[in-house]
Parts: sequence; structure tokens; C-alpha cells
Amino acid sequence: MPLSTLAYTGLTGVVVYIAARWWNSRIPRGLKLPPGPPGRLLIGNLLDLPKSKEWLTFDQWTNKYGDLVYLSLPGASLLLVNSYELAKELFDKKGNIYSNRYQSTVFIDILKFDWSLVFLQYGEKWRRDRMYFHQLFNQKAIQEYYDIQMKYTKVLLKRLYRTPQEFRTHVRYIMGASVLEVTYGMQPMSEEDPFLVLSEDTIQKIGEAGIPGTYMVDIFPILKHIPAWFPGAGFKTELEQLGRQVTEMVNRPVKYAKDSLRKGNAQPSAISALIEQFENDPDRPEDYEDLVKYVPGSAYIAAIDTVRLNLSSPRNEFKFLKTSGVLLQFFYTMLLNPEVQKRAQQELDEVVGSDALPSIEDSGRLKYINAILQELLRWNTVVPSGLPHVLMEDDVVGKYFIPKGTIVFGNTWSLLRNKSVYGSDADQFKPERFLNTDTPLPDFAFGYGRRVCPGQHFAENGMFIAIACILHLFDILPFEGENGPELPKAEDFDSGSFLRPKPFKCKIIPRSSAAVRTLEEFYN
Ligand code: HEM
Repeated sequence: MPLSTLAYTGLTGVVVYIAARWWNSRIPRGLKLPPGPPGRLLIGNLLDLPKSKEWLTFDQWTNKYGDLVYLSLPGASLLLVNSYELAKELFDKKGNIYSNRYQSTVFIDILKFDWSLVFLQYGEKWRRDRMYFHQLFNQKAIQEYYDIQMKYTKVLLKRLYRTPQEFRTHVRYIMGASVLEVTYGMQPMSEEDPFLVLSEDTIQKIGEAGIPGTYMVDIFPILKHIPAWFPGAGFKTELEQLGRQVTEMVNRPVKYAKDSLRKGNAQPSAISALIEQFENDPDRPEDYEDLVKYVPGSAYIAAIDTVRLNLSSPRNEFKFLKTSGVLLQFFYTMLLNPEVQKRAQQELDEVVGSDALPSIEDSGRLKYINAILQELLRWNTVVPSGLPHVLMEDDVVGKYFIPKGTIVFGNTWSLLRNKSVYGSDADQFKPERFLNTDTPLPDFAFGYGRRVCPGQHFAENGMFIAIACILHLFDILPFEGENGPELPKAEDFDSGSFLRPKPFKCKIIPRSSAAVRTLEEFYN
């Protein structure tokens, strides 16, 4: 690092230290900060932050320190919320103060991402944009997308039949392509589609930019004032370039959708619904052109991810969507639990029969398939540390003082493995637990309080239909290696903010002659 940058950094360290001393002196008499690992002078708990698989360290801290765990970092404090009751109390009941977002210098000040619903500060604009989002993705609106989700599920089945060994690529392609078609009406023919390639590359770079340490300016915001020509300020040029790429990613599909509407060949999509709604509305908001760009843009980016405050993600792991992460877990889990697979296939045979394919409308009748989906969302939950909220005012919880500005994590992994909620077998994969309607659904997988994921029902439909159709037509079996059947190691996950199994092999074969007939028909 150049000396000039070091000097800025050192100076910032001193300022941060003084600010931290002042901050601690604000704790009202009789109250204290929640417990947590003891910090060090100047840097607090910076060195305690896990370098990988942060959810496992969070879980150990939960066992050691209890329902609330507090960490202080230079210029920031973190709170982990580890109990079901406190998650409800803080994020739901006190949602008016626990719903802000962390304003990263890189994302907000430099990349100008403040238009995205994921990043918007809690307030009027967020409320209004979320209302438009809800209009496009509520339980009724998403029925319009069933056909698209079914179409890509069939593409997945077709690909699994011909090249089963490439199941990871297939899962990633169909999940990305269906979101693109639902949001913008674009129909990418393969994973090589130029817009899919552009958006994956952009998302990858955005994800890298979010890793603390990639850009010092995120830790020491004062560095943003260094002019781009100054030695050591190359990051500014790099980020400006990325900013242009993001603009291209958001603008290109809007132009595509508007052109298609003009030519009269637009596919039904979220963006075309919004454009048509505003065209016919004399009371449309003044900034409706921005809404047309940014509400679907928020949906696309949030669905294909991953713009978040990463604690530890290594590079190179971003080309996976949350939905495809759950489907990869599905293949992995079926390999490890053949009896679950058999029971699900029995249900499919009874409810759907061998001559038809399951549909999203069968969801209410396919109770065991639904239980598998809920258990997948719970057991190795795909966003194990959630997406942090920011506390907007000082708060008091019991005898603890939580300062304004604290970054608050719902500790999803620990919450969804809590034995007092899910039973002594909470560490095991057992879909049966959700056949009992008293078992709380693992909704924390989709976040907390007022910021809870507004794409949940759409995402669940896509995953449900894929799981139901795959189990209806295929057996997922161990790969036959030189030394016999090979099983992936249990809980063998890549590190990063999303939980997904490390690459593994499996054998995916049609489970009956009726299945072969159905699959062959896809080619006729
Ligand atoms: C398995 C699939 C998915 C999972 C597990 C998931 C999970 C999450 C989580 C944990 C959050 C953060 C909530 C919080 O702050 O507490 C979130 C936010 C969000 N998600 Fe999802 N999500 C999924 C799919 C989708 C899809 C398909 C869409 C779009 C159609 C979407 C749109 C959003 C948006 C816009 C936000 C930001 C909401 C806000 O800040 O107000 N998500 N999601």
C-alpha cells in the first residue's frame, strides 16, 4: 500500500479509536453492552471475525454468550440475534427502528447503488418502491409466472436426461434464465447468452467489491476524497468502470422491454406490467421512468444476487443464485437420504400418477414434497447469516444497551437449528417434522421483519416445481467410482456468504419406462 494511503489509514485509526472511547462512554447507567468475545485495543473484535464459514463461529458464540452477542469493530458494532423470541421482538415489534441498511461507501457513495430496494434506507422511498415490488411479486401476481417457471423446469429435465453429469450448470442456467424472463421478458437460449454473461460478470464483481478488504475505502471512508489521479487511488477508476457496467446491466433490458412493447411482441413480464400500468395512469409518480428501471432491476439483482455485507467470502463463489443453491443442496441431500427420495416418489405416484407431470397447482396436495423444500430451507439454510439490518436509534433490550448504528444480524443458522424449536434431532435432515403443522416454518431463511424477502413465494414456487418434477422422473444415485459408489461428505460446504455443497458427482437416471417416455416427448 502506498505511503500516502497508509498515512490516511493511520489517521483514520486514531479518529476511530477516539470515537470508540466516546461511544462507550454513552452507555446509560445501570445498562451494559451485550456479551461477546473480548476485544483488543483500537481494533476491537476485528481479528475475531471468522475468515470462513462465519455461521459456524456465530453458532459457537451463541452457545457461549447467549441470545445476544455483541462485537465492536473500528467504526462499527455488530449484534447477533440468536433467539426466536428476540428475533420477533426486535425485527417485528421494533421494526420501525431495526429496518435500516448498512450504507457501504463502495456501494452507496461510489457505485451509487442507492436505487436498489436491497440497499434503500428505511423510509418513504423504500416503502413506496417495496409497494410496487409487492404488486409485481405478490401471491396473486406470481401466478402469471407459473408458465415460465414450468417452461424452464422442462428445460432442466431435458438437460438432466441428456447430460446429467453437468447438473450444476443446468441448475444455474435455468434459475437465472427464468428470473430474466419473468423480470424482463428476455429469453436467454443458453448459459452463453450475452446478457446472462454480462450480468453474472457484473454480479461477480459487485460481490468481490463487497468483501471487506477488497477496497480499503470501505473500512476507511475518508479515502473516498482522494482524487482519482493521486498515487494509490487506482481503486476509483476501477470502481467507476464497474459503475458503468452496472448501469449497462440495468439499462439494457429496459430498452429491450420498451422496444418489444413498441413492436407488439413483448412477453408478459414484471417490467411490461409496470410500463403498461404507468402508461394508463394520469396520476403516475413523477419519477415513474426511474421506477420502471429500478423496481425490476432490484428484483433481478436480488434474485440473482449477491449484494450484501460479506464478512468473509472468498472470491469466485458468486456465480450461484440462492435458488440454485437450494437446488444443489437438494441433489446433495437426496444422495445422503435415499429413504426420503423413495417416500417422495411414492407420494408423487399416488397424487400425480406416472402419465402426468406435477404442476405448481399441485403444491397443496404434495405435502411431503413441500416438507422436503421447507427442510432444505431450514437444515443447511442458504443464507446462513442473513442480510444485516441497521439499528436507527439507541435501544434497550433487558439490561443491555444497543447503540444506534449497530449492524444487526439475525443469526439464521443457529435459529433454524435451535433444538428447543425444532427438537433434539434439529441437526438432522428430516422433512417429516414439517408434516406436523405445529412446527414453525423456516421463514427466517428469507430474512426478518419489514425487510423480509419479497420474492419468497416466487422463489418457493420455482424450487418446488423443480424438486417435484426431478423426483417424479429421476432417481438420484451415488456416482459409481472405481472403488464403488461415491457419496459426498456430510456438511462439506464451500465457504462464503451462501451455503452450497462443494462440487460432487452423482448419477441421475430416469426412474421408470414411463419417465423415459415423458422425457423423450420433450424432444418431439
Ligand atoms: C431461495 C431463494 C431466496 C432466498 C433464500 C432469499 C433470501 C433473502 C434474504 C435473507 C433477504 C434479506 C432480508 C432481510 O433483510 O432480513 C432477501 C432480501 C430480498 N430479496 Fe430475497 N431470497 C431469495 C430469492 C429472491 C428472489 C427470487 C427475489 C426476486 C424476485 C428476491 C428479492 C429480494 C429483495 C428485493 C430483497 C430486499 C428487500 C428489502 O431490503 O426490502 N429474493 N432475500
